[in-house]
Amino acid sequence: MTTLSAPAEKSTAVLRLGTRASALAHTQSQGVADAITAATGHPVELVHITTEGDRSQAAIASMGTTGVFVTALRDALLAGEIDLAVHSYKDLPTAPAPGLILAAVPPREDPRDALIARDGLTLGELPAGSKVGTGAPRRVAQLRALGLGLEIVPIRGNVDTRLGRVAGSATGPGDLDAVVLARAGLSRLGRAGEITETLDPLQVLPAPAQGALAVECRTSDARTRELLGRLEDSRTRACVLAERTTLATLEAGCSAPVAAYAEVAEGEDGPELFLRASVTAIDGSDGVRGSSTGPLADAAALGRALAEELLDRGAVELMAITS
Ligand SMILES: NCc1[nH]cc(CCC(=O)O)c1CC(=O)O
Repeated sequence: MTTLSAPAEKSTAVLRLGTRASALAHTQSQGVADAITAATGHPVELVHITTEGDRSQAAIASMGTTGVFVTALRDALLAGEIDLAVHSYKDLPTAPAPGLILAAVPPREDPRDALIARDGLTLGELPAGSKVGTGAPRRVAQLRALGLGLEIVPIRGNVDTRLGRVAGSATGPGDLDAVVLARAGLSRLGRAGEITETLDPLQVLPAPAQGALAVECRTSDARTRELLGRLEDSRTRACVLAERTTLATLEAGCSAPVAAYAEVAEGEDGPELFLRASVTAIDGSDGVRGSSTGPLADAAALGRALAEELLDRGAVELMAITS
């Protein structure tokens, strides 16, 4: 653990925000730190938490890409070493963490996926046989299901590394025709200008909670909870609750080919949630997709009902297809 900036003075008013050192985690954390200071006047100190996953690829392979990072931040919270942590919401397990609470869900970024292709190409313009890099089973399945004859290449690594794999990029070997990444991560890193097409949710539906952040603190820390509450965006919270309840009801994790995306639309009696979800076989041979609409206050029930509909239509069998 390294302290990046010393607190201005020994004051209880300084909030300690634990973050991973990766560029995306650091940028997201700094954005939340700035928002807290703007909304409350409290200074925020970033504390780097180094995890087994930052040191060794073997740890990532054995524990999953994100679980290892989330666990280290949560341990530091429970140990009182930090006061809050910022997570990419979509990387959180659906099970709640005892002793911790999601004190704020700030306004969401654009949740859609994005294509970064050579020569400015869009998905439809990529010739059959083009190599498209992505690691997420949800993206693999949906890209195959489009029937464009693309060759999906599994890739990993941080956003910079992935962008470097595209032919014609300034860095890296450039062995792929394109990669697919979350638009939100690219925007936060100032790389949205490299996007050649933002993928329409009708073609590729985003991951549950993509583009949203989760700000977590100890349940017992009433003062921090109150301060963080000022970052809350209730519409984002409702959308994400609907999406994540779909995922949890399907008993699927972040590595399942499950997509869910809720939007707020103006209905006749005020704002309404419009929720869409899909489960796609990893080989792209089949899938189920559905949608439903309801009041924001019923977000969880809406997610549960849509998942149950997809289960009735064969979601379990689709998720069991492994190659
Ligand atoms: N699993 C990695 C991850 N976690 C959050 C983001 C992007 C930012 C977000 O969705 O909030 C990414 C990269 C990606 O999927 O392209």
